[in-house]
Amino acid sequence: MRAPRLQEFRGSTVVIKFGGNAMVDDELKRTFARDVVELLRAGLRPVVVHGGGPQISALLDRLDLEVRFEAGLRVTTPEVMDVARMVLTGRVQRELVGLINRHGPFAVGMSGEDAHTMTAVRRAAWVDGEPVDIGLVGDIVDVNADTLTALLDQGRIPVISPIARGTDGQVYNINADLAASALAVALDAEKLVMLTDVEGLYANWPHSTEVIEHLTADELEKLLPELASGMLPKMEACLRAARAGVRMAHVLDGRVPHAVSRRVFADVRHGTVVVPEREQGGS
Ligand SMILES: Nc1ncnc2c1ncn2[C@@H]1O[C@H](COP(=O)(O)OP(=O)(O)O)[C@@H](O)[C@H]1O
Ligand SMILES: CC(=O)N[C@@H](CCC(=O)OP(=O)(O)O)C(=O)O
Repeated sequence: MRAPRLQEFRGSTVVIKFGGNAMVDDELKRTFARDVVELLRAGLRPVVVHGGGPQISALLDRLDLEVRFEAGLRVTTPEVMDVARMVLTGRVQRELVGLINRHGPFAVGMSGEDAHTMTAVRRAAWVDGEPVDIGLVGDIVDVNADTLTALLDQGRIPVISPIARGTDGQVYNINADLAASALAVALDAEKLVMLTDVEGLYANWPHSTEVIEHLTADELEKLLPELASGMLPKMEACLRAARAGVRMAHVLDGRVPHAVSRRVFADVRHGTVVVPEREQGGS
């Protein structure tokens, strides 16, 4: 499966965001772990950023704490922050590290807080033109990539939870798509790959499931105000990456086994790809 594009991507950094909704069953998680190790063995430098939104919501429900999103971002009170940090770094990250490390001593789990890898400021949000308080939600303003680069140089696979330390000393909850995008930019990644639970960005969702296969940053920017919650941070993340020079940002269906290796190695076209400009498209 991997032969056609192997040479082209050897040495390239690929940031893969594994969404909580794509972690639907144990077999898919195991396949994902195998795929990431295959990328490493093929000479790429994979970095995993994981989500865990549904897993956080499930624990909040059990604890009788409110689950609320505004503009695709979780309203994060201090209690919710504790739960999110616990689920992301204590459960989801540990599980992925364990699955990858069945194949060898590759994965190193980190939170964005570690070694000041990601620094955030409080994120403002607006709904229908009105400001809304979404609490301890951050936006990444600085990435210290040194620790990640050192791990990549050692042949490790960083597995990063979307939590960051704020410039004000608070701990912030970061949407995992936006965290992945910031890391892809800072690491000068060749690709940003988002694995989710739909085939890509649908045009005119929920009325149709026709996938938009290809978008330039300009085209996406025009589309952004029309998008609904789940896709909003994801496509904002793709836009930021493309604007900062990441050559391809993909949204792929993580429910399909080997989604990443099919796209990267076998050049099977699926999902949505966002490119900086038209002439750079096509793969
Ligand atoms: N235009 C669209 N195309 C595809 N999915 C959309 C669109 N608008 C909203 N969605 C919703 O976004 C969801 C994916 O986002 P999200 O639930 O945050 O996933 P993840 O956990 O992978 O980040 C889809 O399951 C779908 O319900
Ligand atoms: C601020 C914000 O919304 N943070 C997200 C972080 C996890 C995440 O993004 O997970 P998915 O990729 O699985 O949705 C949350 O609390 O759900």
